Amino acid sequence: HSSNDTQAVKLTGEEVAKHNTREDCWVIINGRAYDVTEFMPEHPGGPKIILKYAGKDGTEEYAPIHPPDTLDKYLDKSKHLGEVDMSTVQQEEKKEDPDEAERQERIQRMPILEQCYNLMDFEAVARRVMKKTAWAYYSSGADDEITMRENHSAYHKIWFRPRVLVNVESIDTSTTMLGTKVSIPFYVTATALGKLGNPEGEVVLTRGAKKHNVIQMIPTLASCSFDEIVDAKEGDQVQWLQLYVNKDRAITKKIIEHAEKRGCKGLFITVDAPQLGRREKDMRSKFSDVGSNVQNTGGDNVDRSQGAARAISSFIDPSLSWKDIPWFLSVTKMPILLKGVQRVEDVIQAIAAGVHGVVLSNHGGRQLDFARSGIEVLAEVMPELRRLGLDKKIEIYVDGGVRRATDIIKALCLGATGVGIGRPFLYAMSAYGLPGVDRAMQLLKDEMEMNMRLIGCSSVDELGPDLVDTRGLSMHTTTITDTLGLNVYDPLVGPQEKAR
Ligand SMILES: Cc1cc2c(cc1C)[n+](S(=O)(=O)[O-])c1c(=O)[nH]c(=O)nc-1n2C[C@H](O)[C@H](O)[C@H](O)COP(=O)(O)O
Repeated sequence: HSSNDTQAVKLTGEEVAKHNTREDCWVIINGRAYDVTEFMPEHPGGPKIILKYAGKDGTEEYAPIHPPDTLDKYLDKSKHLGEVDMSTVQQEEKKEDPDEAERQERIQRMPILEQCYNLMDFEAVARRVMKKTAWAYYSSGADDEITMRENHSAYHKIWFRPRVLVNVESIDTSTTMLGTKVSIPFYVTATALGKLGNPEGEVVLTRGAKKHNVIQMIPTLASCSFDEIVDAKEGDQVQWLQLYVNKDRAITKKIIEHAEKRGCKGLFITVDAPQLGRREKDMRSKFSDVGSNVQNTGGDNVDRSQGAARAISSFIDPSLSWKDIPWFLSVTKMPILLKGVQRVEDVIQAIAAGVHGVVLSNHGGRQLDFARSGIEVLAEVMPELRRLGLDKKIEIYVDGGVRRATDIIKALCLGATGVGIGRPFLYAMSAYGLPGVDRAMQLLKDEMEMNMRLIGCSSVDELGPDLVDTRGLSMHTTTITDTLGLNVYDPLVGPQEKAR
């Protein structure tokens, strides 16, 4: 017998192409064919996107949205039809994307990495060089994006009361988060679909976090599989898990137990997204045919252009409530924190429920518009916790709009243990890959050392409320124009106008 007799005969493209209807649907993903006929109605992204690739190769659109092990995990083995001889598959002729040529042009002209001096520089470059759909997904906020802008401008309402003639020769920016010593008080927060911006996805952030000894929070909705991200960590590098709770608690339990087994040192339950917010830039982008059954109640003809986020989040359990917390505490030894708490009453309830911490956050302005910024909520929370003698009971984090080390310092002065940073690292990764993430983190470290020196503190435990003036914080209008931010804000570009 020659060796190839034992080799299963590969399917041909023409064979697969015969199965291209709703009643009989095969799709090619990563060189293998799958019968998705029965699965189609349950697809969170709706049947339309699958039908678009019925009988064809759907790999390119599939890869950024689905972790590689998705089909192995969720599609019955009997539907795995085996390898396809890709030389016999007729590749879709690429619809000429008029912007693509211009985008490639902009990539040729983009600034060299060393010309990025702050985190906003990465955003400005990313906006020009990223694919429209990726930029739309990362940059969008909910509704009018007021909260998304407020997150950053809130920091402009806090002023320093620096002290002088303090010996600041040596500066130590390190701190401890959930028992892990980190070199600077920020972590890489969970942001979904990392492969939209960079073909390698979240593992690029893993490598950057390792280099700078900061913690990475792994998103439930990562493009990379959970194990790929954990396998990418080195040595005693620490990672946390961000969890969207599934209506099917058995799936959630498996995810939590697996994360604990793989060494995750914190479980962050996202509590501000019982339904994903309405992100109109994301909805306008190409994902329009990746509909979702989250919002529509009607049949197939309802407008399902809810963007990528909604398409991949229909599993999230909107019935999650305080009564579920004891169950989480019973299934894991990992510290449990609630991510997306937005008022002091809920922080007090979180302490009573026995969790280990909260992240004061509005999901980067992607959920409830007109939610207050994390930093403003922090200024409400800490005095009240001190009054009740509860301020040492849990660790308090904030995220949203952190773009400068002075933002980090302000948050620590007000009592945060650390801050989460999202978009800046996505933009750095999308525009410049790992070198971009590396530079972004190094810039923050340099800024942190300089600003600690200038406010007269040599270590983070000296940062206290006496160093800041927050009287303007609750005023929601500010005359200080956020020029950097405004320059990258992405207004609606009508079909006849050309994006600048
Ligand atoms: C930018 C971004 C943020 C997302 C995010 C995706 C992107 C592109 N996604 S989302 O698809 O559902 O909206 C998540 C997510 O998976 N889970 C989560 O807990 N937070 C998610 N967040 C919120 C994130 O964890 C921080 O709260 C937020 O990014 C902090 O604001 P900055 O981006 O301004 O730093």
